[in-house]
Amino acid sequence: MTAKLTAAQFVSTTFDYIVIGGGTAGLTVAARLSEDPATKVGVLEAGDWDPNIAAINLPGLAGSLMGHEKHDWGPVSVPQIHANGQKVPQPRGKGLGGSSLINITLLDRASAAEYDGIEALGNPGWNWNEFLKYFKKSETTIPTDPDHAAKHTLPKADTKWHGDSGPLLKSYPLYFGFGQLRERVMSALEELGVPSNPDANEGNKVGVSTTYVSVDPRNATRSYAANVHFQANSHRGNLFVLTSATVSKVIFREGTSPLVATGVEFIHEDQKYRASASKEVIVSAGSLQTPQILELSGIGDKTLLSKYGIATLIDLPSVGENLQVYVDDHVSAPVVFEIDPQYETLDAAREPEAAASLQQLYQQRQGPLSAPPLSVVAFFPSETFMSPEQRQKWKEGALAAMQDAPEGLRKQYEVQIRRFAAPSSPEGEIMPVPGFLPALDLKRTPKARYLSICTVVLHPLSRGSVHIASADPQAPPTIDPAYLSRPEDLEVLLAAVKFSLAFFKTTALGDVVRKQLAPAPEVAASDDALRDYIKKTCACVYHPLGTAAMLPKQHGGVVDPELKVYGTANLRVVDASILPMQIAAHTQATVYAIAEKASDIIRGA
Ligand SMILES: Cc1cc2nc3c(=O)[nH]c(=O)nc-3n(C[C@H](O)[C@H](O)[C@H](O)COP(=O)(O)OP(=O)(O)OC[C@H]3O[C@@H](n4cnc5c(N)ncnc54)[C@H](O)[C@@H]3O)c2cc1C
Repeated sequence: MTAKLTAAQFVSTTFDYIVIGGGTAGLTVAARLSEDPATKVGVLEAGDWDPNIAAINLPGLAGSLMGHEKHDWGPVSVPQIHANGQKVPQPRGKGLGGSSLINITLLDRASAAEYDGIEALGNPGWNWNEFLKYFKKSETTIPTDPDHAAKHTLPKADTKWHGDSGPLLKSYPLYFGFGQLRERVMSALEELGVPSNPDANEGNKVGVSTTYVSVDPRNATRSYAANVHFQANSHRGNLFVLTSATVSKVIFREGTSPLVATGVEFIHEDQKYRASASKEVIVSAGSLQTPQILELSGIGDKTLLSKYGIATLIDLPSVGENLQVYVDDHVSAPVVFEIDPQYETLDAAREPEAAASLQQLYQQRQGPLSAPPLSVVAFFPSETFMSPEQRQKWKEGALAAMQDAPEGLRKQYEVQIRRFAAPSSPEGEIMPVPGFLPALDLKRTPKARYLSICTVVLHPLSRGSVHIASADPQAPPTIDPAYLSRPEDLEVLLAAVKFSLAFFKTTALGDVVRKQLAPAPEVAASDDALRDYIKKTCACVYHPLGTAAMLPKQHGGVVDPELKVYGTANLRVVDASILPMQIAAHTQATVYAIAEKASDIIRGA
C-alpha cells in the first residue's frame, strides 16, 4: 500500500475519513477507524516511512534525530525576549509516527487530579477514569524478566492500572546507564524530600520513579505509532496512507453553516491534489502545525487571515493561542557535575573503543543501546523546593497575572494557583542523566565521568502562540513560546535549579562528586548570575500543547468536548493541541489516550 500508492490513486478514492498527519494521534485514529472493513480511511503524511533506521529503532539512540534534516521539521522559535533573545529549537517528528518517531520513549501519566481538571474546565467525559480506560486500551505491558525486576526493584504491573492487550508495547528499561549509582541517585532524591513512588501511573505522580518506556523488550526496539498502528495494519484494504503529502488546507462545502468539510487539498511532488471525505476530516498535525492548517483553511483570527489574503470562514481568534511548553534547562543548560571515574555512566558508551561491545551487548538486548538515556524521574510539589516566602511571592504574581487575563486564561490560572499550593501537585521535575550534557561552551574530557540533570518547570504561567507567517503551506509558522514572559516562571526555575544543585550535595552522592561544572560555582553563588544562566540556556522539553484547546468557546476554546472545531459540522482536531493545560507528565501516553477516546467518539462507540 503506502509505498506503491500514488497520489492519483489516493485522490480517486472517496474516503469516509481523511486524517491529516500520520503521527502519534493520527495513526492511532486511522488504525481504530479502519478496524471496520467497510470504513475507508485515508491518511496524508508530509514525511516518509522509514522502518529500518537504527536511530529510530534502537532505544539507546532515542533523541539523536533531533535536528535531523529529514526526520525533524526543525522549527525554531522567534527570539525569546525574556530568555536572552535565544531562538529555541522546537523539535517535531516528521514521517509516519510523527513525534513518536523521534521521542525519548518515556511513557508515563500525570496525576488523576490533572485529568479531572480537564473535565472541570468544561469538558464532560474527559476525566481520570476515562483517561485510565484509554491508557489501558492503548497499551500492552510486557512483563519484566524476574531477575531484572528483582535486581532493579521494578514493581509488577497491576492490570488495574496497566493495559495488557493494546497495540503500543511498554516495558521497564532493559538497561540503566547509572550502573552502581542508580540506587544512590534514587536515595539522593529521597534525601531531598522526594518520596519513592514505585508506580507513578496509578493517579499519584509525586515521587521518584523508574518510568516505563515505549519499547518492545523482546527485541529491544522502539514501539511507536508507525509500527503498531500502521505497519501492523498495512494489510487492511481500507487503510490508505500517502506519504510525502503536505496538506495545504481543508475544503468546505460552500455556504454551509455549520461548515461541512468535504475533503482536503495537498501537495505531493510539487503537484496540487484534492481528496474527498464523505464523513469527516480529522486534523492531527500536532500542536505546532494543526493551527497552521486551520488558519490556512480560513479558521482563525480574521485580522491575521486577511493579512495573508485568506478568506475568513470562521472567525476563531483562539486558534494558535494558549501555547504551553514546559520550560527547562535541558540539553543546552544542564546542571553538570564531574564524578569519580570509577563509576559506570553513559560516558563510556560514547568513547570510540566502546562501539563494538555496544553492538554485541545490543544483540543480547543489553547495554546502553537497548534503553533510552534516562529513565529515573522525580516529580515534586512546590513545598519541596521553594520556601514559604518564595511560594507566597509566586502566588502574588500569579494573582496579578490573573487580573489582566481574559476569562478563559483566568480560569486556568485559578486552577494553577490552587495546585501550586497543594502537596499532591507536582510543580517541579528533575531528570538525572547518567553522563555529560553540553552546557554553553563546556567540553567533555575524555575518560571523565559525569552526572547531569534536566530541571523542568511543569506548569508555567507563560502562554505563547503559533501562527502562520505566510499563506504558503510550505512556509513554517511563527512559534513564540514566550518563555519566562511571566517572571514567576523564572523564579520557579531558579528554585528548581538550586534544588538540582543540592542533589549533588546529598550524603548519597557527596562522596561521588569531583567537580561542579555547570552552572559554574561562581555563577551558582549569585541568584542574579543564575537567572542569567537560565535565560541563556533554557530550552524546550518537547511537549507543546494547548493551541487548539478543548474548552468552551468563550474561554478560548477551538474544539468542543467531541473535538469538533467550533462552527464546523465534521472537522475534528485529534492531537496534543487539544489539551487545554500543561500536564505534569511527558505527553505521549496522554496523546495516545486522547486518540483512542476520539476514535470511540467518532464511531459513536
Ligand atoms: C524530541 C522529542 C522528544 C520527546 N520525548 C518524549 C518522551 O520521552 N516521552 C513522552 O511522553 N513524550 C515525548 N515527547 C512528546 C511526544 O512525543 C508528543 O507529545 C506526541 O508524540 C505528539 O503527538 P501528536 O500526534 O500531537 O503530534 P505528532 O506525533 O508530532 O504528529 C504530527 C504529524 O503530522 C505531520 N504533519 C504536520 N503538518 C502536516 C501537513 N501539513 N500535512 C501532512 N502532515 C503533516 C507530521 O509530520 C507528524 O507526522 C517528545 C517529543 C519530541 C519532539
